[in-house]
Amino acid sequence: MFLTNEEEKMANGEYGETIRKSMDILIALGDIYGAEKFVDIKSAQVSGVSYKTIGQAGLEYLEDLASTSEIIYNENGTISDKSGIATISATLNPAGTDLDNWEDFGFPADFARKQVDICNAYGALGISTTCTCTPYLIGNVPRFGDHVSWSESSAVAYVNSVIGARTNREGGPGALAAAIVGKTPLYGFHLEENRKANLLVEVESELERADFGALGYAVGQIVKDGIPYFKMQNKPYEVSNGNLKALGAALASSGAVALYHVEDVTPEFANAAIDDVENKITITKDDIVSTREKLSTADGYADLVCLGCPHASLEEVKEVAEIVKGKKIKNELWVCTSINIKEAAKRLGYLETIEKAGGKICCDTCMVVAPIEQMGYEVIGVNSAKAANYVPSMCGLRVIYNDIEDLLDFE
Ligand SMILES: C[C@@](O)(CCOP(=O)(O)O)CC(=O)O
Ligand code: SF4
Repeated sequence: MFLTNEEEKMANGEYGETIRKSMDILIALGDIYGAEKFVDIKSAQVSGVSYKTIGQAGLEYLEDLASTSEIIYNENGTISDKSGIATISATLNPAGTDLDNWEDFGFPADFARKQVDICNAYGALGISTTCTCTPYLIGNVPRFGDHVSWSESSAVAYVNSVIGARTNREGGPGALAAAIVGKTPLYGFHLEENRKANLLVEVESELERADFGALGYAVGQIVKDGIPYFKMQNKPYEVSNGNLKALGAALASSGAVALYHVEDVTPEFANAAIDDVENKITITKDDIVSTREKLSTADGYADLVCLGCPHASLEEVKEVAEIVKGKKIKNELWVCTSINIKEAAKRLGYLETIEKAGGKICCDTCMVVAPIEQMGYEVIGVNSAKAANYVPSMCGLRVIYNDIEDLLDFE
């Protein structure tokens, strides 16, 4: 890989150990994937936050990395990019607990303390501890064409496909290293020629709500790490950002999709070279119905209904509030989102409505990365195909996949 003089200095340790170690990771990635050089990035999203997924070894790695960073100020008072601290817009994926209210939710205390240590180490490295997988809803919003380094597969799919920024499917350490040095190796989805479709998907029926996740799950299994191009029956204005969030998350969990196009909806569909694509599949109403059924591993009553995978938008929190308004929910209900969306929901009265009905808004974490398997739950109700895919494998619990009102039981 070609390195500029400045990058050589970074790699040789002239700007400290944190930058040197980060450059080591990035140069190794660049060499593996055949990158010729680095590109400057505008934003990073760093996964690998829950104590459940990174454990003690992860915590020690982060504390070690943070111990050698040192804030250096530029003459104008801003933090120097030679500090070993992220100076670009950089946000953190969900943690394993609600950071403020972990006791109220019954998260184990030892786990919660380790979780705080992990978040503090990330904070010391300049990563904003907002702990969400939908950072694009709370201010980490790159622009079309920006180079970024994002981990979290659902956020990668969203930022590439819906926003039109450019990232590979990074892992947590790669995205963290990129955040610290402000650069990433230039290859893969950063290059225009690698963003064209290679599978045409004709969707034969109109979709609503949890159908979008089912579509993503079914197509992800077929397309794997390819780039699907969807022709939908729904009118473009009927496809919401929430629908795209669910579609991309599911595509990225049953497959390894980083980018998809939806005709007349996503910003790069016209450059996807669909006329050159030879592979074509059709998804029928029956395919959607059977995929929805397949995603459930239990039926009947869910003792915990967990919404917000990926983390809920304000519109989705409002939808939940409207469904439960004036009722009493029998199940336990968590709506998972960021602290930012929870605060807005509080101002607008949605939090009070949900709490009066017996539900909770759970910040910073989710049904997959929280240790829910240690908390006495057995059957989890979800409206996310990604969550339905991961809860059985990552938590060992059974799931019911359905629309919100069909998951909830009322008194
Ligand atoms: C399942 C997932 O959404 C969250 C868990 O990952 P992590 O703990 O942030 O590495 C990761 C992903 O899909 O990229
Ligand atoms: S499993 Fe879902 S809610 Fe949890 S971090 Fe991943 S996308 Fe977000």
